[in-house]
Amino acid sequence: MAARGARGGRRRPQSGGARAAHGGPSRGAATANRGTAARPAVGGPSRGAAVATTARRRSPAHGSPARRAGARRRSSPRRPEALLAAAAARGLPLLARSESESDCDSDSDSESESDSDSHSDCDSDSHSDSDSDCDSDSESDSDSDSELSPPFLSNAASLGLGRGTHFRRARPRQQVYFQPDEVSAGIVTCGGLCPGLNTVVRELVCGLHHMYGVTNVVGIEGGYKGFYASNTVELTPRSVNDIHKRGGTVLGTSRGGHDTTKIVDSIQDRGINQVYIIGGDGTQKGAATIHEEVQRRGLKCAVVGIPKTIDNDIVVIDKSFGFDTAVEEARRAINVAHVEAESTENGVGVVKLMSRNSGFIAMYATLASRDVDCCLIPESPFYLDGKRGLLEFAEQRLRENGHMVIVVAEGAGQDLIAKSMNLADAHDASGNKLLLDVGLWLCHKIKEHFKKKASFPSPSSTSTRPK
Ligand SMILES: Nc1ncnc2c1ncn2[C@@H]1O[C@H](COP(=O)(O)OP(=O)(O)O)[C@@H](O)[C@H]1O
Ligand SMILES: O=P(O)(O)OC[C@H]1O[C@](O)(COP(=O)(O)O)[C@@H](O)[C@@H]1O
Repeated sequence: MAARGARGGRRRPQSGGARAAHGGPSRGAATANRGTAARPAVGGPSRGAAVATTARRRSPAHGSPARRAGARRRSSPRRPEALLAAAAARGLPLLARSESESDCDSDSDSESESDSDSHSDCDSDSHSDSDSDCDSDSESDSDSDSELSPPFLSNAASLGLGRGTHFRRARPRQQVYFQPDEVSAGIVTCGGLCPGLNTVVRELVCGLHHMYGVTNVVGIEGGYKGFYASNTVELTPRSVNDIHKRGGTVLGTSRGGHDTTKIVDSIQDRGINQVYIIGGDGTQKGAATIHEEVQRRGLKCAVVGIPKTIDNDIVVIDKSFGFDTAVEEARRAINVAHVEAESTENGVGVVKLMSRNSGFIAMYATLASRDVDCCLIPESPFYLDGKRGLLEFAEQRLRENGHMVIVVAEGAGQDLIAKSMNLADAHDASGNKLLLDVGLWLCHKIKEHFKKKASFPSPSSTSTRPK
């Protein structure tokens, strides 16, 4: 996991741009984004344990990094609030208003243009000392004892790094804990799909093999449940050579069914001493319990959590793999909806995009596309009726332009829908709340509204979901 100090540092060039060479608009479309591809664990058991607790997601509950840092923070387009403001500054009308509208306006108006390329979560003070942060980062590669403090999460004060929690950037190290010929590595993918999963598996296998001489690597099939099966699949550079061109995960995945004791029994029985667990927040909670159990049993086994989220909502990494692909595919869907909306009198294109709690995909795709009139994200409540409501705005845009495109993140407006349809919560096998279909609901509401308006011909609604 590519971790970075909370104060930021000079950003390394990202090798991943928006690449969507493979696959159609599916979640499993393969990606070549290696900007945050995982590196094999080379430290001791504790160094290898980058568990879920270190990979906090940017959710409204945690607050954005900027919110935590308070008013001194610079505006950054990585935050949906800042993206909203940046969009507004570029003349994109926005209905969704955040609770902290005034904060957003005040800190972003003047900076949105200049910040737009920085893609930085740095504190305001980190701009001045970013170089030194970066240098100290590379000096710390010396594998000194202080760096071995378990796990990657280290107490900033004890390292003399100032306030806050700091993370070590993952990378190959000169000194390794495991003798390559003693390593038995296992790789598993769990939870929801995300572009790039196969690329990460491939890089792990090839990195272990070519960089460290580790030849004993197996894949656990079908997520955590695969640990209970008797079979594993052998992974070699040859067998994974082309998997990055395929969507989904060649190892398979699943939700639910995590049993820590059985999983660690299986790890122990198979003699696995490095386990690479690729998955989202649910998966990483599971990885944390596995790590605790491994420690409790005194096993010399590195438990490596590799964060996967298509939503790019993890604070401590540069960018989550698959995000670029998701944005690029989303932009294509928006393009299709725009073409269709434009072809019809008063055409309204509604594009529902992924994102349960954070609107990064929706906002980045919106800003990239330039065809979107309104972007609705989970972080920013909206309403339909009345003054400055979505429907009034739709009327205005249709009068002005004769067509419009609305992008909505699938987690947006959930309370509104639940209220209007009187629905109870439902959950998936892992306990995640199932989302109500905001796309269909919006289409229905828009059609219903315009049917009542004599001055408007009924706009045709188009719903496109790139999933
Ligand atoms: N709190 C938890 N403790 C242990 N295992 C968990 C926990 N939450 C989820 N898991 C397991 O992690 C796996 C993936 O979780 P899920 O929430 O479906 O996807 P994601 O990892 O993409 O968020 C499932 O097998 C699930 O049982
Ligand atoms: O349809 P599913 O599989 O429940 O996924 C729904 C949600 O999970 C996400 O895909 C996020 O999952 P990850 O962060 O694990 O990639 C959201 O974008 C989406 O809203």
